[in-house]
Amino acid sequence: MENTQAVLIHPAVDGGIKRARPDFSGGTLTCKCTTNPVKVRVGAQTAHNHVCGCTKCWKPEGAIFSQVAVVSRDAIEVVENGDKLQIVNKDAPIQRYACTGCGVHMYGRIENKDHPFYGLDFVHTELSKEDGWAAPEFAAFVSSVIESGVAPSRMDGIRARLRELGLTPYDTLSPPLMDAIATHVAKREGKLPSAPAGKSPEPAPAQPKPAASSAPHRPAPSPQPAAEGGSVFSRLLNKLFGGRG
Ligand SMILES: N[C@@H](CCC(=O)N[C@@H](CS)C(=O)NCC(=O)O)C(=O)O
Ligand SMILES: [Zn+2]
Repeated sequence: MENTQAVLIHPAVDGGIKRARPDFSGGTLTCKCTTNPVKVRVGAQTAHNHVCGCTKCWKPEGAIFSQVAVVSRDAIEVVENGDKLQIVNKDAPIQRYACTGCGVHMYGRIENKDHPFYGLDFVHTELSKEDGWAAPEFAAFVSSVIESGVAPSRMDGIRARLRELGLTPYDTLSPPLMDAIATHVAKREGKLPSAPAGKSPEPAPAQPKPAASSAPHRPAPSPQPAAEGGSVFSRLLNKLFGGRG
C-alpha cells in the first residue's frame, strides 16, 4: 500500500476537489502581478478539466501538475493589460499566452484549423476568484512529470494519490479525448464517414457552447474536415504532443 499523505499534486486538488456549480457561467482570470495584472474574461463554463503532468503547461509554484480545462475560443476576452502577454512558443500546437511580468499562462490557443481541438482554448481556472468551475476529471501526461525532475521512484505514490482523488492517471489523455483524436484521423483518412448528407455530424459539437447558464457539460471535441491526407495515428500524436515545445 502506497503512503499518499505527503504527495502533493496541485493546490486546487490537494485539499479535496471542489464541485462545479450547475448554473456557473464563467469568471475572470488574473495573473500574479501585484501591479497592472493581466485579466482575461472567460464567458462560459469550461469542459474536460484535468491535471496535466507535461512540461509545457503552466504550474503554480511548487506544484508538479498543472490544472487545465478547455473553453470555446469565442468565450475568451483579454480585458486588462493585454500588452503584457507574449506567446511562449509560436511553433507549438498550443500557443500559450504568458504574462511577461509573472510568467503565468493566461490562455492557450490552437491556430491550426486541422487540429482535432481547434476552436478550444486552454485555461487555468484557479486563476479566478469565482467558485463553480468544472471540476478536474482525470490526470493526463502523468509519466511526463519525470521530465520535470520528479524521481521515477515516486510514480507509484503519485498515481496512487491521483486515484485516491478520483483523477484516473493516463500517460497521454483520457480515453474519450484519445477517441476524439482517433476519430478525427479516421475521418481525415477516409476510414470513417464524415458527416452523412442530410444528417448532423456526430459526435458532439467541436466546441463547448459559450451559453450563459448551461449545466456543466463534457463535449467531445469532434474532428474537423481533412485539410491534408497521408498521416497515420502515431504521426498525428507526434504533431499534437511531439517535441516542438
Ligand atoms: N512529454 C512531453 C509531453 C508534452 C505534451 O505533449 N503536452 C500535451 C498536453 S498539454 C500537448 O498537447 N502539447 C501540445 C503543446 O504543448 O502545444 C512533455 O512533458 O513536455
Ligand atoms: Zn500539458
